[in-house]
Amino acid sequence: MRPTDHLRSLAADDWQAATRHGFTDALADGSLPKDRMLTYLQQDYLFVEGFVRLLASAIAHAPSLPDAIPAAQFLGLISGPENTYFLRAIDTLGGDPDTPAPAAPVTAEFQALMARAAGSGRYEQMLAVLVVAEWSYLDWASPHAGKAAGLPFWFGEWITLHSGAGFESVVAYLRDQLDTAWQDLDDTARRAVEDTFRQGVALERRFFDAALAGFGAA
Ligand SMILES: Cc1ncc(CO)c(N)n1
Repeated sequence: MRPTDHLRSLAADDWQAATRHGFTDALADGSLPKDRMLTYLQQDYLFVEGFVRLLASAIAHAPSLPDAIPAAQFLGLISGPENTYFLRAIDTLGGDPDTPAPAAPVTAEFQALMARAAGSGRYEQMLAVLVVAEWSYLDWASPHAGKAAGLPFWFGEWITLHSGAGFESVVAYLRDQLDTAWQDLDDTARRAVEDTFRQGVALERRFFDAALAGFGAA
């Protein structure tokens, strides 16, 4: 079994809950209330700030230039089309993209997990969080890809950004990096990757739980 399949199997319950979630189902059928989408995107924009720093750290720790290039290209996508999606969608849904929301508890926990991984100096720790984040998003979004064109852009583009051949190749690359790094890890480092991976999947689930509930907002 590939190491990344092993890792996902350790978190199977949370994985299933995070990738077949009422929040993403409602988003994909267009029934998610706009204020819920706005609050989600405001929290997720805080997530993305930490994610960009984490991805930059992984680029810095990749073993070679060929190992780094796909991540660097993905960083360009997040800093470009994904960033402008956030700005347009938050603005259209009635928020102010220039005023960051206060982080909800689950968002703060995610930021802390990403900051720990980014600061660990351990490539496999960075990859563990990156693989969870991108693979779980590919998994929830792919079954909905055919509906994206018929949805308002704040729903449809969010699905399109996380499905299709380009995004599949990002996930394939990240998984391959982690599968390869795993081979050289001792048991202690492998257990640490398992731990981080599990924490990441649990946070993905809780992030969607909180988003569906409006992050505790009235
Ligand atoms: C919480 C969360 N996880 C993963 C992704 C995908 O990058 C995202 N945008 N937000």
